[in-house]
Amino acid sequence: MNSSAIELHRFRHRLPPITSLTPLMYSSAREQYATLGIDTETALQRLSNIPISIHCWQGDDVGGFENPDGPLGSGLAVTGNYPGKARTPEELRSDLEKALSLIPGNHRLNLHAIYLESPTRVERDAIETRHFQGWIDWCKAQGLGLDFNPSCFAHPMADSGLTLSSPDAGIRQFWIDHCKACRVIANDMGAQLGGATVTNIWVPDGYKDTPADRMAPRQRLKDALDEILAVPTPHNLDAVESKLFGIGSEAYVTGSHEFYMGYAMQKQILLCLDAGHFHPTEMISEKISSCLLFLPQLLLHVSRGVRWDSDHVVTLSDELYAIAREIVSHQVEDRVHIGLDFFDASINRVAAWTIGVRNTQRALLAGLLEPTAQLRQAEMEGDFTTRLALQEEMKTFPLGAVWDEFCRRNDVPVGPQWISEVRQYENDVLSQR
Ligand SMILES: C[C@H](O)[C@H](O)[C@@H](O)C(=O)CO
Ligand SMILES: [Mn+2]
Repeated sequence: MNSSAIELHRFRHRLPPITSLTPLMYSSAREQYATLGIDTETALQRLSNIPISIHCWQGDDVGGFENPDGPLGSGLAVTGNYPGKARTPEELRSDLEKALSLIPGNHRLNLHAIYLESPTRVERDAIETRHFQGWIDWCKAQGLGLDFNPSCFAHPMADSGLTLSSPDAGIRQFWIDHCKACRVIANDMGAQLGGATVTNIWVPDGYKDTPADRMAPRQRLKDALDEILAVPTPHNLDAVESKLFGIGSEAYVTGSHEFYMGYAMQKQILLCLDAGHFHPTEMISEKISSCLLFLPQLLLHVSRGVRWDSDHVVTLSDELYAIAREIVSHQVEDRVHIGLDFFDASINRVAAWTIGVRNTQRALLAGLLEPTAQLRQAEMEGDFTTRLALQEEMKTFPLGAVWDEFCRRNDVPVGPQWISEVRQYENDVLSQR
């Protein structure tokens, strides 16, 4: 049904609009959760304090503003050619503002270094805070936090497939200097916006075919990271992201999970777990609790691999629910930074952000509405029947009514109403590009 057909249907059946039903549905849901001792008000309060770091690169297919039409490379691939891609910082910010108007809560922006603003070309090892001042000011105006990433790809110095672990000292130093510059910028971002900026280092380094020496590149990567991280940055938190394989690095990735897990533990920095960077049946939800016993904090790249690290838009999957419940049931939302990492150019890009963030929040809410105490008690008593029965019963509790109320209270569209707003924006803005 299109929107006029829905209105006609409502008129004929004398139904009030969805938003006026929302408080009613919520109060019934609140009672139902209360029968299990779950306070929906507490859950909504906690949800409003969990920011999602929204990745800028969904808005322009990881193009950036340094060389937007250049090849991406380094195993990154975006498929689709949906019209209306952002071509300038102004367009990207306008698209983000639209998405933010459809997403409840207070969030963060996750920016890559290739999104710098400069009238002339600036080499990656020479970037400065002033090249990102437009983004910092915009984040301040929007009430957003800001996270940052060195961009060690889409550049001739990355064409060999090796950056920080390259045997070529010149290439290595170029990327070391880029990462050092990024930490200085991130520290300024954190200082200007308050709180800390998370800076995530991901490098594509690896080999298509069987290496003759698996140790030497890892030793070079370790030495390079040591040099990058040598200077303290009080307003910046460092993270390192592993990967199992990439296109062109099928046989060997220098920055493997074991490498970065060991490195992050030794340095007590953040480990970034990307949901698409493991074997297809290996889940990052399973890793969070172990990692947190040995690491101060974690960064997540919430993504969705379909058969491989395909970076599909995040859906409300079992794994998304599981990731979210690991965070909120252990009450570690202050130690786990939630970032998104997907890029789909086959659908409206503003909708892609909106779907991914709203789903991540919905999964968090499901975790917040879990009867954790009862489940744990059943487990401690060896009553696995109650544990399973309760877990399954919760699946049909009225999560949607609580979510709708969260949207209503945050003045963003309730239910699928946001889709027509995206369509309107597509007609008015995106289709004019
Ligand atoms: C652009 C991102 O930083 C990149 O996707 C990285 O995080 C990654 O996941 C590479 O596969
Ligand atoms: Mn990632």
